[in-house]
Amino acid sequence: MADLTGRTGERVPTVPTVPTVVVDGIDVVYRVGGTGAGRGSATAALHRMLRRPKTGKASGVRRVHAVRDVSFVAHRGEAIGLIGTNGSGKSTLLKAVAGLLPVERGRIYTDGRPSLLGVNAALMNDLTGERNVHLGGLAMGMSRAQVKEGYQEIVDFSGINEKGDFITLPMRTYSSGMAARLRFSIAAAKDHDVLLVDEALATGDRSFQKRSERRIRELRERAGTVFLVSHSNKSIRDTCERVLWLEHGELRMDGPTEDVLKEYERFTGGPDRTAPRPKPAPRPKAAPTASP
Ligand SMILES: Nc1ncnc2c1ncn2[C@@H]1O[C@H](COP(=O)(O)OP(=O)(O)OP(=O)(O)O)[C@@H](O)[C@H]1O
Repeated sequence: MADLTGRTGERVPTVPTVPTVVVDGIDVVYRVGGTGAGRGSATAALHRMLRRPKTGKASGVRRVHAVRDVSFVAHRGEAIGLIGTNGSGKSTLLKAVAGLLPVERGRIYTDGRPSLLGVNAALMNDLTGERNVHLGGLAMGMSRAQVKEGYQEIVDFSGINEKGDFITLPMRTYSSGMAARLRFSIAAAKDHDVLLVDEALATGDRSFQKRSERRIRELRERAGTVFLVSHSNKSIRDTCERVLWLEHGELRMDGPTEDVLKEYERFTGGPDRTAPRPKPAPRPKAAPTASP
C-alpha cells in the first residue's frame, strides 16, 4: 500500500505544477530524557552503568523515531490533508516542514516561508486578545498599518466578541476553543506561501469551521499551499483534494482525498472513528536534536 511517489488513482484535474515544498527522505527523532534509567539508589545506578554498554537507554535518554523516510512534493494551489492515527507523526512532520524541528536525515526545501498554525501556537496568555492580534500580525511580518487595517476583520472572523467584549480581556480568560479561533483568525489574516494548519478546524463550533474552511479555500486560490492536520475526515474531504496518510511515522499513502480516505476508513474501521483522544499527561522533557 505504501506509495511514496505515485498517486493511487487518477490525478485531480486542478493539480498545479509549481513545487512549493519538497520533502526528501526525512527522518525526525526526538530524544527524551528522564526515562527512568536513573531511578533507585546510587549503587543500582552504578550497577546499571557497569552492566550495560553506553547506549542512549543506559544514559537515560531514549530516542523516539517519529518520522521515517518521508518524501513528497507539494505544489502551489494545493490543499493537502495529513491523516493518521494518534501518534503517527503528523504534527512532527508539520513542525519539521515549518523549520521548527531539525531533521535527522534527508532534506526539506520550501519556496517562501512556511507558517505553522497550531492549536499550541504561542500567543501571550497574560495579554488581551487585542494586543495578541497586534503582536501576532507583526510577528507574521505585517506592518503596523496592515494590522490596524485588518484588526476588525480578524476580530469579526474569530467571533470572539459575539458573546461580549472578550477581545479586551486577557487570553487566559478564554476557553480553549476561543483561543484556538483567535489564533486561526490571526494567521488567516495574511496570505501565506505555505500555511500549515494543525487541527484548528476541529476546535471551533460548526459556523466557525465553515468560515475556516472557506478561508482555507481562499488562501489556496491565492496561490498558497495549505497543509491541514485533522482527525475529522469531513474537514479533510471539504478542504483538501490530496491526502498524505502517515502511520508509525511512515508515509503509507499519498493520493487523491477519496482514494486515501477510503483505505484509511477501512483501516480504522469506519468514517470518522478517529476522533482525537485527550492528550496524555505531559511527557518527560524532550530535546530534539539533529545529531545522533
Ligand atoms: N516532544 C516530544 N518528545 C518525545 N516524543 C514526542 C514528542 N512529540 C511527539 N512525540 C512522539 O512522536 C510520535 C509522533 O507524535 P505526533 O505528535 O507527531 O503524532 P500525531 O500524529 O500528530 O498524533 P495525534 O494525532 O495524537 O496528535 C509519537 O510517538 C509521540 O509520542
